Amino acid sequence: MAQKSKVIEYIDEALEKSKETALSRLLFSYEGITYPITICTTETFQALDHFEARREDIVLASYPKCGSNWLLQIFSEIICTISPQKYEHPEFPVLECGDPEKYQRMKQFPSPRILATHLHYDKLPKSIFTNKAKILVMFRNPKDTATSFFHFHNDVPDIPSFGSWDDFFSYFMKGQVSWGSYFDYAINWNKHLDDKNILFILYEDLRENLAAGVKQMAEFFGFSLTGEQIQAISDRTTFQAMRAKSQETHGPIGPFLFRKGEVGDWKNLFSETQSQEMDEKFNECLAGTPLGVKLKYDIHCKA
Ligand SMILES: Nc1ncnc2c1ncn2[C@@H]1O[C@H](COP(=O)(O)OS(=O)(=O)O)[C@@H](OP(=O)(O)O)[C@H]1O
Repeated sequence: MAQKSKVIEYIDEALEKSKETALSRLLFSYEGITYPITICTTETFQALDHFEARREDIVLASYPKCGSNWLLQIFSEIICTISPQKYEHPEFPVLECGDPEKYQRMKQFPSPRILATHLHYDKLPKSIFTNKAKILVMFRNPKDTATSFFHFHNDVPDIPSFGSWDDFFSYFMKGQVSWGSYFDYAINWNKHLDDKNILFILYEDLRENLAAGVKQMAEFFGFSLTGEQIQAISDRTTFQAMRAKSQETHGPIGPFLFRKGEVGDWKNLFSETQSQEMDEKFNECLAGTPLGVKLKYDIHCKA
């Protein structure tokens, strides 16, 4: 094989360095996980250690791009249905984002509070477990998750880009993206699949039968809904319904956040080699585990 010239070596090195710099403008590390500098701070993480969860809290956990905003809307609708008041998120709904004083303010909020989080299992505030709050965890197949993640960084004008899809793919595989590695996240939660206070659901299942998912999730948190109510909530939380209102609910970022909502969009981005690389990583980390089986990786991810 021909040797790389010094000039090419130099350019390669410079390009690598510029990527590192771009990365350090996007992410910072806290206790071994990378987070976006735009919405997370060390001070807030430190304050989060003292957050007092309540048994009635509704904890909605998901890795980024697995449908967190979808769950938030479904639960806002559920609460509006069972109580006369409209549910407004009184703070930025992601638990670990915002200013450090938010946890003090949250003490005043009535139950049930909806807490969305992208934190890995072992980074959640301890009071969630000691006070026995219930946790819903939503997973999405990693290929569509990476695809959605890439588009978000690439398409939204004010969100910094990680570079090309190939660049993003390699950062994703190394876990150098916001909230760290998808695979570490999944391995961590996988150990708790059978915990009594945790319900696992799949984006793909919800996509297939939203009403069944709404019923299952509501029941898990102890909310009793009629068939009609379940249908009305499902109608208001389809992808089409949420995308149509996205500018109103999320401002200019809305249409990017509610982009396509499809299963299998990864096929428009992944090369065969990337697809195989992710299959290998998936097998290495999750094949044969309860979550690996549940994720239906074979059904949704093989071309
Ligand atoms: N109602 C509904 N039905 C189906 N899919 C939906 C729905 N709402 C959100 N989505 C899709 O979820 C993806 C965004 O995930 P998150 O909300 O977790 O994003 S974020 O991490 O909070 O930024 C993003 O996926 P992609 O469209 O593939 O990019 C959204 O479109």
